Amino acid sequence: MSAEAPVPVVVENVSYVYRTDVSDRQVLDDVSMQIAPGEIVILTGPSGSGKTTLITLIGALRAVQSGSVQVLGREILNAGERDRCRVRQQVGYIFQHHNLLDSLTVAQNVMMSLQLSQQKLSRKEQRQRVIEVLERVGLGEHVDKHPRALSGGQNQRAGIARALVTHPRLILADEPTASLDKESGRNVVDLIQELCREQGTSVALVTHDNRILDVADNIMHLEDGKIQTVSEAMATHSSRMLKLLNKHDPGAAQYLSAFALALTRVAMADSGIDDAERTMIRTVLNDSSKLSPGEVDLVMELALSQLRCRQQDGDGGSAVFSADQAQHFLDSLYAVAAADGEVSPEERVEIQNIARELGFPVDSGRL
Ligand SMILES: Nc1ncnc2c1ncn2[C@@H]1O[C@H](COP(=O)(O)OP(=O)(O)OP(=O)(O)O)[C@@H](O)[C@H]1O
Repeated sequence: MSAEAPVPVVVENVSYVYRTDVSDRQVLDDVSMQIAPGEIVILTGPSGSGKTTLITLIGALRAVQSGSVQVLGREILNAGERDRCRVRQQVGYIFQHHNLLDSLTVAQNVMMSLQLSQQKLSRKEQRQRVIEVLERVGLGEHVDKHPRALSGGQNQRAGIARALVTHPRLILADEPTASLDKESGRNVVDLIQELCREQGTSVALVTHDNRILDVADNIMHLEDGKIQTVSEAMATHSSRMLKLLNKHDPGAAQYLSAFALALTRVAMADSGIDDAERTMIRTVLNDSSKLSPGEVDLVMELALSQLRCRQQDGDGGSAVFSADQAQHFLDSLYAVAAADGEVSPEERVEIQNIARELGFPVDSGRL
């Protein structure tokens, strides 16, 4: 993408009020945000906080009342139906329910999206594109089936193919995993991330699902119609996740939360956390607890957000653990530090810091 390409989404000072006969309800209050080229932004927030309203404004699916919404270089405030239609043709939409037409085959559903986008492609090119994208989402063998013959996860993957077949520069996804089981949900977001990265597509994804937050380049949190700052949002997320874990098993929650935080601190002590370290943290957390992979992701997310809050607040925290736990703790920190090769000097120092903060005996031979 060229350096001059406009920022795909620029929202400035947008407020929105639903007016009914009975009352007016303000759901967005002076919201400003941007989505950079190729960036994946996840919009979170409690039910009714205005997430869907915001992405339907960005998608030109409802009229902007005040402020400014520029999508793919086009201002939508006061835009006529024709201009809003042009924006819609360039955006890919993925909904909670796949909304495929059951009277058409999967391939015909995807083809219809391509034809509606009015791109200048021959019939042969259109067919190639449709087959290519369906193979890409793993539905190469199901192109002639009707949606009712496929599982929920397969239909959602067909929905992704339908959104991406036009090679849009922007994808708007509203709760794409809400009606899927854990594994299908994970597959669906991984696929959205992979394909959008390949095509350089920007994404705004609304979700309640904390397990998929890791795909985001940026998380924006809406609370009462306002976008919270990153630290406010992190604090909100952390306390919600902590409450959830605490309810589950308070003792384990305290240990896991300190453990995941320490692992993450060590991994981030040098040049930042990389894939090998991330995988090692997952393995260590999996091996040391009865948590499912989804819960491990939740704990990792919690640790990352705790770490960000800590870096801002300088809060150390304290906990008391048994000698066995301390030993396991330290062994695991070394395992994560060594995951990307040598244990670096910065990682060694961070392990020392953590051991000191938690009152662990440190084997000086290892340092
Ligand atoms: N057409 C409408 N008329 C009146 N009120 C509406 C309308 N659509 C949404 N609302 C109200 O506006 C508020 C924000 O709705 P919105 O769907 O944007 O929130 P949300 O954050 O996406 O919620 P959820 O997570 O439950 O989908 C809600 O209280 C909703 O009831």
